Amino acid sequence: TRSTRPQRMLKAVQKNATKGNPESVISAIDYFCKHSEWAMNVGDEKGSILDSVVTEVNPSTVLELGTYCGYSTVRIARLLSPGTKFITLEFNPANVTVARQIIAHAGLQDKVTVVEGSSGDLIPQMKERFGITTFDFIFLDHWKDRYLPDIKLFEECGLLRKGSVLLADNVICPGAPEYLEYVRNSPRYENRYYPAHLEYTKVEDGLEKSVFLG
Ligand SMILES: O=C(NC/C=C/[C@H]1O[C@@H](n2cnc3cncnc32)[C@H](O)[C@@H]1O)c1cc([N+](=O)[O-])cc(O)c1O
Ligand SMILES: [Mg+2]
Repeated sequence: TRSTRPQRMLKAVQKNATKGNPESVISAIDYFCKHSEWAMNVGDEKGSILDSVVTEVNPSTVLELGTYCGYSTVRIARLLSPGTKFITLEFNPANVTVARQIIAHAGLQDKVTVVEGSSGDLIPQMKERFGITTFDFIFLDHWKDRYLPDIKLFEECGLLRKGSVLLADNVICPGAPEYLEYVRNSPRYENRYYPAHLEYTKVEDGLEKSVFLG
């Protein structure tokens, strides 16, 4: 049967990227998406903004929602200090399989734990299963209608502390209007919008950074 796009992306990484070299894995995926098949990775333009926020926060605990193929997982993991706890959640088992191989090709398998399951089920288990009390940095890039319920879940589970940073992809395209309205109207968040474009296109998109004020 025909391969899937994530499987073709993995093949491109295994063929074109140097093992143990995260930059070459990132470049191989961006090249694949620009010249072979578009895919919903955060991409190079928004990826650079992601890099700058991760570097600025220098987090000790990180959560990513929506691993997909592991592109942003590699971007984040390559910047983390030793000993940082990084968890990424993905509920499609086929994507988990591809992401783990792409992360391993980058040599970053010891920096991140890919957990199979849905954010709605797993977020309440973060403390008991992974010994996490609060997250310093959270990257939201999963189904856009899950952004709002999941940020509320973070609050309810006490997983945010004063200064926790949430960075949300695609707040313009495909869009997360309810999420944007919530964080921008809540006195508990300080927000900043980073204008950019939808990965590998000229379509307007951007990232919203929200700092929890406690
Ligand atoms: O739809 C988009 N992203 C959804 C991402 C979805 C990925 O996260 C997982 N997931 C979903 N809810 C989950 C809950 N828990 C765990 N994994 C979950 C899905 O199994 C998939 O691997 C998207 C679409 C475009 N686009 O132009 O159309 C551009 C983008 O940058 C995008 O991020
Ligand atoms: Mg996205």
